[in-house]
Amino acid sequence: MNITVFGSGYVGLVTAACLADVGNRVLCVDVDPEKIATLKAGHCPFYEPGIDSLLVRNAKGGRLDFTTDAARGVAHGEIIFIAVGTPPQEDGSADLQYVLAVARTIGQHMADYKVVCTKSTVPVGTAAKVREALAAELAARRLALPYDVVSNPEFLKEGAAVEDFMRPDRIIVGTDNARALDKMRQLYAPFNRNHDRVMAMDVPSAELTKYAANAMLATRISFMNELALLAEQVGADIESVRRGIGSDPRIGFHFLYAGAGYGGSCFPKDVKALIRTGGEHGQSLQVLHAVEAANEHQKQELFRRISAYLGSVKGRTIALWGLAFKPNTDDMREAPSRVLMEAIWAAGGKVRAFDPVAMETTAKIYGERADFTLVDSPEAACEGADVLAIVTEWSAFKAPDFARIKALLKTPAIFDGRNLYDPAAVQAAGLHYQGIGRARLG
Ligand SMILES: NC(=O)c1ccc[n+]([C@@H]2O[C@H](COP(=O)([O-])OP(=O)(O)OC[C@H]3O[C@@H](n4cnc5c(N)ncnc54)[C@H](O)[C@@H]3O)[C@@H](O)[C@H]2O)c1
Ligand SMILES: O=c1ccn([C@@H]2O[C@H](COP(=O)(O)OP(=O)(O)O[C@H]3O[C@H](CO)[C@@H](O)[C@H](O)[C@H]3O)[C@@H](O)[C@H]2O)c(=O)[nH]1
Repeated sequence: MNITVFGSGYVGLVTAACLADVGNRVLCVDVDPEKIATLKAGHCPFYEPGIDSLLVRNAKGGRLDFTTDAARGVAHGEIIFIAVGTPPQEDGSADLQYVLAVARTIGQHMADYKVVCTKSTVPVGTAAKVREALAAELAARRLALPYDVVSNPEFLKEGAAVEDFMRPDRIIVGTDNARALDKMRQLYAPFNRNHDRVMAMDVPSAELTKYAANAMLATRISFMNELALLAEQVGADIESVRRGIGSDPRIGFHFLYAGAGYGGSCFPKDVKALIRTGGEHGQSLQVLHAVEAANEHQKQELFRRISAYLGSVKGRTIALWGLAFKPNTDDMREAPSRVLMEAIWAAGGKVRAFDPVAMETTAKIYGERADFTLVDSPEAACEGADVLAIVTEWSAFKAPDFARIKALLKTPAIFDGRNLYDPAAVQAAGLHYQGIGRARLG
């Protein structure tokens, strides 16, 4: 099939590359000429495991191309995906300007039947707005062309995006139109071999399913983070509690890790947007208000602990391992590391940080500053620092040389925002250790 994908970010590019890899001819359209030039030169503008080889293979095979020419994009695809950003506005609602701009572009250029698919995460009612925007453009051209608007939210996780797309748990297709559903089933057939993963439903249910999934996962994390703080007070260990409850199949082990708070481009924004949707319909989502508040509190937790331990961070240097909001990505959107670093700087402290892939993205955000040094190894971050904080659970941090860390730090202490180590082992190596929700020793 001929497919067009508007938006060449994490979702658009992964969607495009995976659809091309099973034989479709996919054209990616983006408004960012630099991004398109990078892609045309065979490079991915961000770090995502497995994407580079897909891009190169499918571009060479003539199944994947990139353009800023929207008219060409509209002409190309029988199915057109909208995979542009939906960032939060001041009031927490999702900003639909990019989605609706693409809808208008499609209306301005289409000349035959199209299935228009919202892949961006959009609030209930957006497919109807896309339909209206498109209809208005067609009316202005005095054309009555057929089209269907389908909701097809994406559930991939950064760092595992290609794998998630290739082997989806489910493929949600929101439509009330049999012809559009049939096209979507054809498109997803190659990802659907062992059992039917396509779940057809009405459009509002599809749109709400996406927010419900993210809000449920964020709720589990905030619940575990609050429980971790309680565990410390009562002398329990959150890791034991996690194993104890996760073994109940009604609860399960996924997304039960206490830590430095959830970040990324999705959970914080989507929880906010769902709260906002609730407000618009007179339905207060009290659980989600609490989930958000608990997360804000949790993101400050490492700073509170470090300040309490040192007395003050003024004039101190904190070594930081991990910058990205999670491992295997260079994405810094809403990363807990940012909250920690900004709090340290505001209090007059300095940061020496290392991350295996996110240092370039971080440098672009913060630029040159006297109180910030990016270094090229975990050990170098500790050189001359007072204490070490860990914010991202990169594999490279999982088995460090504690004796070496002790020798490098002025006040040997580890504040572990991801519970990577056995507290007893770190303390036996002569370092002060604080995880999140770990039993206090001695
Ligand atoms: N990142 C994720 O893990 C993830 C997962 C599932 C769903 N989502 C949702 O998918 C959507 C996209 O997220 P993302 O992380 O890929 O965003 P992103 O910011 O990485 O990429 C968005 C791209 O859209 C482009 N764009 C903006 N306006 C355009 C237009 N008119 N025409 C063509 N391109 C345009 C931008 O230049 C940018 O390259 C969001 O709604 C997000 O919530 C994201
Ligand atoms: O037990 C856990 C699991 C995750 N996190 C944190 O939660 C955040 C989000 O992690 P993750 O969900 O793995 O990453 P995303 O790439 O943001 O993916 C989420 O958001 C996407 C965008 O909507 C969805 O498509 C995915 O299904 C959903 O998992 C990160 O800061 C993690 O550190 C925890 O603190 N504890």
